[in-house]
Amino acid sequence: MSSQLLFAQNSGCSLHVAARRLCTTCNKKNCRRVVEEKTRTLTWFCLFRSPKKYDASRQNVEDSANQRGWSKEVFNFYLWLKENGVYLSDKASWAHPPHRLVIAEETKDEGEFSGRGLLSSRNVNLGEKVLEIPDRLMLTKKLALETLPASVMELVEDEYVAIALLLLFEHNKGDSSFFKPYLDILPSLDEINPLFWWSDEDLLLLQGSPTLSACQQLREKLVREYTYLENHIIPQIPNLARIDFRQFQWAFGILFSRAICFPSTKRIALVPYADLLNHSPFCSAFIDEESIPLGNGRTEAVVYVDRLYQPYEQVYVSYGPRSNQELLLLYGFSLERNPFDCVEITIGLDKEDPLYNEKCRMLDAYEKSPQQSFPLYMDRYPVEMAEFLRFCCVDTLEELEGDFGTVVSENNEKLALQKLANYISDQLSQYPTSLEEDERIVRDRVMFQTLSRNQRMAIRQRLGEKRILRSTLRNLQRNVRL
Ligand SMILES: C[S@@+](CC[C@H](N)C(=O)[O-])C[C@H]1O[C@@H](n2cnc3c(N)ncnc32)[C@H](O)[C@@H]1O
Repeated sequence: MSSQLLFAQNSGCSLHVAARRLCTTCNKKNCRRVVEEKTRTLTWFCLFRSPKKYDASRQNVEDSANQRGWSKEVFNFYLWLKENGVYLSDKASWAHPPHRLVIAEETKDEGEFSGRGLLSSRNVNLGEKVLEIPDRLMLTKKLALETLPASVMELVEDEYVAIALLLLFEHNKGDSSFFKPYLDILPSLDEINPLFWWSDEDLLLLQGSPTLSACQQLREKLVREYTYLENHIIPQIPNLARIDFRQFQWAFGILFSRAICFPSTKRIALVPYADLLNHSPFCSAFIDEESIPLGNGRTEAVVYVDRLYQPYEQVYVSYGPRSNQELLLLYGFSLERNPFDCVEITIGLDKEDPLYNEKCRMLDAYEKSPQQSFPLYMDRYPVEMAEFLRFCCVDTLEELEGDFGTVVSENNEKLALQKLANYISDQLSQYPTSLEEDERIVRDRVMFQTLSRNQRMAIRQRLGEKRILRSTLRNLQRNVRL
């Protein structure tokens, strides 16, 4: 498919391209036979693929792009989508209603720059389908297996790694990649700005925050993955031998911030155009995959909106119930208002506990570890955390046989809540600044705007964490006299 399209594009060039080839009969460069052979091929080709009207406008790409307020790259991307079967016309056809979206080069959310996005170009009704992207435009593991050497790819199990390799392979192909117009609009690492890419100086602003250790873990994971691929996989893929760690991080930055895991099939894909939709935690629309009716098993990515949109409003999807830590680590932004924001805490058995071995044995039987992590939300924490805390604080063998879903004993309940309160107080004491100090910085809007984006994100992040920790501590203190 991709070679067919490349041929279609090249076929627009003059026949000199063909004449430059050597004639297999007389071994000369400009032999008429070669030209005639190429002309015949072109004629056949044109019978099936008549030149598209918008080909003419290609000569004026910049003018047309300017008229729409787009960069040349976005305009070429738009043409590529149209050429490849994405219905983008604002007029209805017999098979399609008018397309309802338009690309915006710049969007803002909560006063922060959020890159490109998609706006409604007219009224959009609740439940309307606004996007249909055919499977063949997506970068998937399936395509990676078809494109990259099978002997190497059988060693790659991870879907993300397979797509990252495909992305780098296509990127290295440059102009000859079918995906070039898409690759040209993908952001650089500096533009994505995920936490793992921040300078140490900026990361210092997250001192004491669990987000800092999450970032460190992600960095180590990326190094481990790259080292493995560099030793075992990359040298065996023609065209990839020159991949360095920075390019590898770019590919993962792209995947972390734009790959979609379709809820209905759990398949992971980079979906051009659909990946221009920005995230709102208040939105319940999402990008999914559907079979095309009478499409012989082919699928497409689709989005059904979850509310009415007026013309020129930004259309959002949800990237899932993500905390600010996840958003910052993977997507390079965090939100002031995020109902899914939480702080992950890790609680463990006390090694000095006389029942330590017995408790480990019991946990082992349920394939659970002696250290477990749980999310703390502003107004709640999970039932499983309460159960685990009660289990950790049990101090008799009889109680170990009990049901931890309810209060085991008054004393046990108090100990469990005390353990949690101690953990939270300890966590709060790790930050060099207090919640009140951070609030003062954020409240001074003029001063706050003079900070760099990373500084603003970091301060917002640690303030959000402190608010959750403080609120949980207050609730604990209110429930039990600690
Ligand atoms: C799937 S892409 C969406 C398109 C992207 N804005 C672009 O310019 O290509 C995800 C990226 O968009 C940006 N983004 C999405 N939602 C955002 C939001 N609510 N606030 C700030 N940035 C957002 C982040 O940079 C994120 O990494």
